[in-house]
Amino acid sequence: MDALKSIRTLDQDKIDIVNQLLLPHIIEYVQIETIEQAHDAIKSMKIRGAPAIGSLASLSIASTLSSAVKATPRPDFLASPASLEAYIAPKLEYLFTARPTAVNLGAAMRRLAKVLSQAVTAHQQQSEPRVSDTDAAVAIANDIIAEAKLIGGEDKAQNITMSKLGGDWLHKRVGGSRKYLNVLTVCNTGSLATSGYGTALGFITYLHEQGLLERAYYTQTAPYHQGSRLTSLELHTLSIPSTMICDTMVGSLFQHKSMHAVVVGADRIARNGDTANKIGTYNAAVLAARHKIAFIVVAPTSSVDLSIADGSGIPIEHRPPLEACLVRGALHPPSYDAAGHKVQAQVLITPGAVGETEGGVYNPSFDVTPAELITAIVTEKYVAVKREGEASFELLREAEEAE
Ligand SMILES: CSC[C@H]1O[C@H](OP(=O)(O)O)[C@H](O)[C@@H]1O
Repeated sequence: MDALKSIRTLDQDKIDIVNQLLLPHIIEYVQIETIEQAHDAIKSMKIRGAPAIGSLASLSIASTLSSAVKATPRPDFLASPASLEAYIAPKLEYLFTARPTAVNLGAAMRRLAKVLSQAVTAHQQQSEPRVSDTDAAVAIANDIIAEAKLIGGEDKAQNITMSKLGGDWLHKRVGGSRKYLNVLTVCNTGSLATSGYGTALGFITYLHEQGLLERAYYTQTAPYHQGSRLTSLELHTLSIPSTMICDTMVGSLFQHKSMHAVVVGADRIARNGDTANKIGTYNAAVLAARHKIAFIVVAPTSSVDLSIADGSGIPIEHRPPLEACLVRGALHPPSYDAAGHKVQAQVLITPGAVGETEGGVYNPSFDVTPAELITAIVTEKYVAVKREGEASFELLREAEEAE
């Protein structure tokens, strides 16, 4: 059985997403018809996962422009390159505001903005005879559509490449032969978080495909429960032996099980290797160091933000206090316990409370793991390890050497 796709491209360039707030009990696809619906889907976490949200934002731009180009009559914003820029540029900035931590969303929007501005400038500098303004606007719209579709589907191949690169590196490091590697992952980094195969979960899938994996452990990852709701679904779909642990059980697992690695994804990696990932990742990194277990980050090079020197520059999203107080599943069709009692939302906050702590709840969605706690950073282009005596990475040097 194939893993669930986070985004589906339908005919006529329409797109829909599986509503991840309802998984695993309800598999419901929601059509995304406007850029505003894409923004809402990302902000409300109907879709989540650093690469997936960048893909949806890009594909929603492609879908909107594709409909406009095919429309008769065409909308006014296609009258000229300037009117196209005035219409699309604010939409790119608007999508970027949906969630701040993952670099992929911002990088995708900046990439499309660059295509737009370069094409508009080229038209303005064109010598006579110039293409008509309308024809130029349509040509630029088609360029943006092509780039957006490229962004929307490029990471599956990268995920497969990096999973092999990382899996082979770990196998060589640990040695051994058959079905012996026990690894822990945090959150969800599979097909539901990407355009396919996954990053850290792709790494685990590769180990399983090679007959090297004994068992994959994963944390529940409260409060959204990416682990118990999404990773569980994906690992069972892929028939990978797996065990869920609550977030508080990482230390006990390391005390009582022979673990070979912690393998996690990333939302944003700074130049020195400091890595922002789902809340709870830093806890696992500290415990992995205590137990001398390899801690491996798996992410595409598009997750490395070379403009940020270290983790202090990574914006950390704080989610609404209420989300930290709900028993996931009570938000949607109320869930019931074994005795048939309706599971109530455990609301511990003053209604309407806002801010990081005013509501009596501290609910950061991510934390930053310092480079010193990270053994390796695996991308589709390289496996970075720290040099002897260095406490951090030099990812700019890794990127230059990989070119
Ligand atoms: C390959 S997904 C990367 C990253 O995104 C997840 O965050 P969220 O579920 O809030 O979007 C998690 O941090 C994953 O590791």
